[in-house]
Amino acid sequence: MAARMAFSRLTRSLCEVGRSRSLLLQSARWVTSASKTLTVTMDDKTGIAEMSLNRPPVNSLSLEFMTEINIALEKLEHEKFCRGVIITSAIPKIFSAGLDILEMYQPKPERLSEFWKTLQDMWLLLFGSRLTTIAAINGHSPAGGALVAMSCDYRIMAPGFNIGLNETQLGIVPPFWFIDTMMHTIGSRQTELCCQKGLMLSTEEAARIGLVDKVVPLDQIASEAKAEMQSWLKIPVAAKLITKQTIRAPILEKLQTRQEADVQNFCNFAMKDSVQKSLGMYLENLKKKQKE
Ligand SMILES: CCCCCCCC/C=C\C/C=C/C(=O)SCCNC(=O)CCNC(=O)[C@H](O)C(C)(C)COP(=O)(O)OP(=O)(O)OC[C@H]1O[C@@H](n2cnc3c(N)ncnc32)[C@H](O)[C@@H]1OP(=O)(O)O
Repeated sequence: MAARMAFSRLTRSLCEVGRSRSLLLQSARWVTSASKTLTVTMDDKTGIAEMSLNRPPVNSLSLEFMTEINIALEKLEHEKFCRGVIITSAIPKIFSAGLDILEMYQPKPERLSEFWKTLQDMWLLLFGSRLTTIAAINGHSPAGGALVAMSCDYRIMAPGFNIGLNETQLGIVPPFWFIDTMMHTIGSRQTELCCQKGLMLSTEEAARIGLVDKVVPLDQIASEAKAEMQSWLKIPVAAKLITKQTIRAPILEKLQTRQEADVQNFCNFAMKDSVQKSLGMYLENLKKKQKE
């Protein structure tokens, strides 16, 4: 059933991509999508795309921002010349501050479920992508930001920043598929330590436990990501993809088979008075911190 739905979505998107590509293709390097908050470029010669997040002040993931990301990811997924995508940030010192907390604080119920569904879709697209995906983490990357990075095939991070699933620090619970993604990356013991305590790790700490694959100076992160991508693209594509799918399919299926229930659980949980209170206090502290 899930596979049938994915196939029909794929054929629909292929038609759309075919149309938009003929309009957008101008030169070897072309912009597949450009808005104020998201720029996606594709190099036809190498098949490498770059997706640059640019939603000031902190690239927090709102409903609209994630919708834009999802459309771009789907386009790249079905663009036959595209072989890999590097995800990075255009905002100095911040990769992504994770979910937009304002979406969860005193929300309208309908928007809240739409928000969560869109987040699920983003993860399913990224974690399940046929493309080689590399996160060039050029800034802090808490919670949802870490999820984006962990969903990629490879992570390169610059020193001086933090990454981790810090949800418990906000009085909220990391969703099971956030935890699954982290377990897939660093194993269950390290995940338990990191998630229970809501640890935000330095780049070096993250590299030590395998949450990050390579540490490179900030000014080399873009070139290093491209070089790393080139090495991934040398591997026979079908062998690499089937291997990725074999490893990731059970993790993806776990959410695919309970998407609706997960939306419902999240909405019930987020609407609890105690959770709203925690989120309110956390937001207040973020603002206070700014004044200090
Ligand atoms: C029964 C089980 C059911 C399961 C239910 C599951 C529920 C689980 C739900 C959700 C999972 C949650 C995932 C998340 O991603 S939550 C978000 C976590 N993110 C954070 O905690 C990051 C918070 N931000 C920071 O730490 C810092 O802002 C920073 C390090 C990213 C950047 O620091 P700095 O450059 O100093 O900027 P400021 O702190 O000054 O921030 C600027 C500005 O931006 C606002 N802001 C920051 N982060 C967020 C955010 N995530 N969402 C919304 N707004 C954010 C901040 O408040 C400032 O605003 P301003 O004062 O108006 O300028």
